[in-house]
Amino acid sequence: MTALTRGAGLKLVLGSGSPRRLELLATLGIVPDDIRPPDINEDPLPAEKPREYCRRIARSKAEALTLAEGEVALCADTTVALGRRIMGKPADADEAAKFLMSLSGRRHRVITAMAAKCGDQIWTADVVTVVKMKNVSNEELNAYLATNDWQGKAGGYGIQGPAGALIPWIQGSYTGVMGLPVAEAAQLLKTAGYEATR
Ligand SMILES: Cc1cn([C@H]2C[C@H](O)[C@@H](COP(=O)(O)OP(=O)(O)OP(=O)(O)O)O2)c(=O)[nH]c1=O
Repeated sequence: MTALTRGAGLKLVLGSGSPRRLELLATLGIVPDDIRPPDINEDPLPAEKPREYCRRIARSKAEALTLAEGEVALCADTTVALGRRIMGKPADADEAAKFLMSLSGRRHRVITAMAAKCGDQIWTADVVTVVKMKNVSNEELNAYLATNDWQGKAGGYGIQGPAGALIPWIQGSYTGVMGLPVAEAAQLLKTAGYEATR
């Protein structure tokens, strides 16, 4: 059994409304003391590259949070990148279909950037995973869209749900694709002074 102690008695604020990030932290035995979803403009800058975009958004989410003394926050952003093209969360089923048709039969990158904040200090890390999607037939596409699982997910799919059937291969971090690379998140929290120890 794992017993958790908090480094220096810090309280953890999850600066994210993503249910996946909460679940993935729970796999480490970490339960945030508070959840404060950020509200920032996630529009890419002109000609911004996907990894730079993702890092900027994760940092902006952390910057937007107000923390009390003794609180440490963890924020993240997950972006799907097809070459230089940035795919965020689709606005509707049509956009999800467009994303999935572009990803079909090709490799793309899923970037998850994280930012931990304590006081006025911010620490960052990011993980890039290469994901291959099989050739998706019209029938498979329509069946997936009908599940509504694409909603609120970068690139219009969730590897951890029915879209897992479309993804035969990844290189990198499965939890990173889901929204929070747990090994790197644990390390980042430790760097920021929040430690889960056995
Ligand atoms: C590619 C992929 C993304 N996702 C999800 C993870 C993220 O929740 C979401 C990307 O959106 P984000 O903007 O990273 O996060 P969010 O809007 O859900 O939450 P917040 O801004 O409050 O932190 O896509 C999956 O769940 N599975 C996947 O396979």
